[in-house]
Formats: sequence, structure tokens, C-alpha cells
Amino acid sequence: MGAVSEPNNLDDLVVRLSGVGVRRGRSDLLAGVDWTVELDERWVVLGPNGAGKTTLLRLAAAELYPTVGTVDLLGERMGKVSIFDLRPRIGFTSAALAARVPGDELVRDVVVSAGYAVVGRWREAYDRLDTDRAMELLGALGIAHLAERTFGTLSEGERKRALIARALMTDPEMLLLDEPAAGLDLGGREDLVARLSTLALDPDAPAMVLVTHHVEEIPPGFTHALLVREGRVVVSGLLDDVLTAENLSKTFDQDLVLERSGDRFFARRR
Ligand SMILES: Nc1ncnc2c1ncn2[C@@H]1O[C@H](COP(=O)(O)OP(=O)(O)OP(=O)(O)O)[C@@H](O)[C@H]1O
Repeated sequence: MGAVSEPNNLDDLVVRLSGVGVRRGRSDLLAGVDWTVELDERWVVLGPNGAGKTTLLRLAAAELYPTVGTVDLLGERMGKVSIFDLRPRIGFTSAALAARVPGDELVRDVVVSAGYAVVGRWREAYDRLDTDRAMELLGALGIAHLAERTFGTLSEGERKRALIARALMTDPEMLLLDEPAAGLDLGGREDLVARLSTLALDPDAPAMVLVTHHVEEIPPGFTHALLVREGRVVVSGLLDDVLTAENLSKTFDQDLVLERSGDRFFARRR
């Protein structure tokens, strides 16, 4: 599965992977991946540890080149375009990025500095408009009151939200979230899922791709799913078609039951 479906409008394509493989030494981190993401789509990428989810997201973030196949991002072919032109058009959050943010950086500056595509080493004067925009985003994520705190003093949940605000700072055409709810308590997870749901349902929001291990973390409003296992796409397509007990069981190599309550999903072993 995972065949490239023909998009309605080529201009709306934000990601197109064709026959993509990523090889390191003798290991295939990814193999034979075909995937397209359109502007109005919100994708969840699900799979067990080590399946290749982060590798897939890093390809979409222009952080990694494929070993084989082609990657088109926002209408540009990777390898033929400067990644420095491409990256401000892509919002990306990950644990690796969080680890690079200096603990003594003010939260407001963590967000504003996204416009300069650097963390921790910008000290240029910045525009008042940038500050206003950063404050607006921190407000939308419910942490405007933390703007003057240093990043290092934030809780895990507050850091995740600050980094999502940062990822949105450049008004990207695509927002990539690598396990945004990892490490959050139940309240923190539910709060984040609700905020991501609001974003997902906003027609003006960018295309979104969210990587997770847990179906409970799928925000309402997400439209598509890609299930990956051992570097290969198990199935991809519309969320309602793809998210079945059978597909999940295949992906996680467990006999799983999937339950749906309203617009949320829950899974457990049979
Ligand atoms: N540079 C590398 N060299 C060799 N193997 C690597 C390299 N980078 C990643 N891997 C391996 O590739 C596989 C896929 O890694 P990736 O981080 O994409 O998985 P993931 O699905 O995001 O996992 P997790 O859910 O645990 O974060 C893993 O088995 C990982 O150990």
C-alpha cells in the first residue's frame, strides 16, 4: 500500500515522496516510501519504536536527503534547491530541537528567533512586529504569561507548547510535529490534543504532520494517517479508512482492539 494518490491540484502539494529509501550502513531506515501531503491535509504518522517515523519527518523537514527516490517539498525538488530557502517555510518541532535550545534563553526569544532559523545564537535587534507575533502565538498556546521566563525553567508541557509557537512563527506552509505529547501527563496531553485540534480544524492553518506512537494522541480534525513498520509503509490514506484494528495490529505486531469514542481513538491489546 502507500501508493501515491493523484492530488487534486499539484499546486496544493506540500510533500511528495516517490520511491524513497534512506540507508545507513547495511540498514534500511526507510524503503519504498511513496507519500503525498496536500495543503489542506492533516496527517498522523503512527508506528512502533524504531519504525522510521522520525526519519520520515526529517525528510519532510528538509533535514535529510533520501538515499534513493525523490523528495519534493513545497514544489521544490530536494537536492536542487537551497535548504536554507526551504526551511523557513517549514515549521518543525522535535525533542532534538528542544535539546538544542539553551536553558537561559527567554521563552519569547525562543519563539522570535525562529524567524532567523537559529536557536540560541541570535542577538540581533528584532522587529516589534516579530515580538507581537510571538506573543500572539504564545497566547494561542496558552502560555503568554511565560514569555519572560527562561526556557530551562519551563515544565515539559510548557516547553512543547513554546516550541509549537516557535514552529508557527514563520507562518509556515507545513507544520511537522515529532511526538509533541511525549512526556506529558494526562492533563498536559489532553490540553495539547485540544490545542492541536483547534489548529487542525482551522482552514488557514498549514498542512500538518504529527508523529506519535499512540492513537489516543490523534487530535480531532486530523484527516489522514500513515502507518509505518520496519521502515516500510503498512498503509496510508484517509484516517477513517486506515485506522482499523487490523491495520494497527499489523503495524504494532500485536492483536489490538481499537475503540472510538466520539472523535477520539483508544487502543489496547485483545
Ligand atoms: N544514523 C543511523 N545509522 C544507523 N541506524 C540508524 C541511524 N539513525 C537511525 N537509525 C535507526 O533507524 C531506525 C529508525 O529510526 P527512527 O528514529 O526514524 O524511528 P522512529 O520510528 O522515529 O522511532 P521512535 O519511535 O523510537 O522515535 C531505528 O532502528 C534507528 O535505530
